[in-house]
Amino acid sequence: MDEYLIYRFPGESVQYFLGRWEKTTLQNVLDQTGRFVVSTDDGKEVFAFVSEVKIEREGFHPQLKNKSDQIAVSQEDYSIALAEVLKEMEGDIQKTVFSRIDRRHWDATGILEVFDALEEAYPNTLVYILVSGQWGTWLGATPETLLASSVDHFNSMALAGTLPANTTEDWTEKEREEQAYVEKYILEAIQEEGSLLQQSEVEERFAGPVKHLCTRFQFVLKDGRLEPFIRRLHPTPAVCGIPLEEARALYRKYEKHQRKLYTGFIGRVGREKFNLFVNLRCMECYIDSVDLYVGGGITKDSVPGKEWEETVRKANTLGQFLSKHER
Ligand SMILES: C=C(O[C@H]1C=CC=C(C(=O)O)[C@@H]1O)C(=O)O
Repeated sequence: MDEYLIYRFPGESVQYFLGRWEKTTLQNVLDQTGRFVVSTDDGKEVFAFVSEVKIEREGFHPQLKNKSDQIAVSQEDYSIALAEVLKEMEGDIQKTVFSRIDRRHWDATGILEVFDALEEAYPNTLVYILVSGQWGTWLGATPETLLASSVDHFNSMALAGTLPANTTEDWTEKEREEQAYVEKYILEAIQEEGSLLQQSEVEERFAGPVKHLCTRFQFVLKDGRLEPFIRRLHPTPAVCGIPLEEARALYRKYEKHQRKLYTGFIGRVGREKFNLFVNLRCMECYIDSVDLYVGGGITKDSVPGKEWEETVRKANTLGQFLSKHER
């Protein structure tokens, strides 16, 4: 089966490739020049796009899988599971990230049109389509930078907390707290593996129908040692929680689906250009349906009904562009 990669980094133009997805290690791709990689949620499985050949848009003929093998929960089941999560958080877990699948029906022949619409609507995101014989077809537009290189330093961001983009409501303690966990975690990683050059104030960052709180970091790494730093950084509490292992065990116990590539890292790594994102606002595509992966930070102050609404809004980041192709 033909495998493909299509992407558009912020400020760049769209690239279309035919090639092959190969299982590899992070260290292996870091030693090469400019490879596009994607990982599973825990970062343990890493796939690089190899033998790539540039193609014209007209040469893109993806073969999609028939049907999803994942469970898309109802609001009722989501709320029951989240109530259990909250009960288990009465111990040591300060934050976890609970996600679900939102399934929509579509006609997959519109896949490139959806990509075009996302590309136009979200200039500051990494927009992509990945097609693999092994793990299927994914489409996403993610706003969260994990690690990017500039001329003489690196950048990262602590992105968390969500409100509707058009609200007049103020940020509450709950959103500020969940973002502060991420900020602290990234800052500690930077201080352990390098030194901080600059840290922004907490700012608002818009991402389609929602907005987030965001702190930006500039830093250098000791001896430029990237592999241990990425391993230390990912997954951040923006997608996993804190403490990490306990928070992950908790979401795995109650989520009814496998996260697969959702919340893994995705982007370009290598000795020259380096631009790695966290794989959010993404969906897995089938012939006549898509699975949108959406989650949110859970703290002791979370209210199941509000968390559900947040996932609905996040799903609409991509979902609003599917309506033309809906069946
Ligand atoms: C886990 C997701 O978002 C993360 C990034 C920004 C805000 C988030 C939040 O408010 O919970 C999440 O931490 C997702 O979009 O599925």
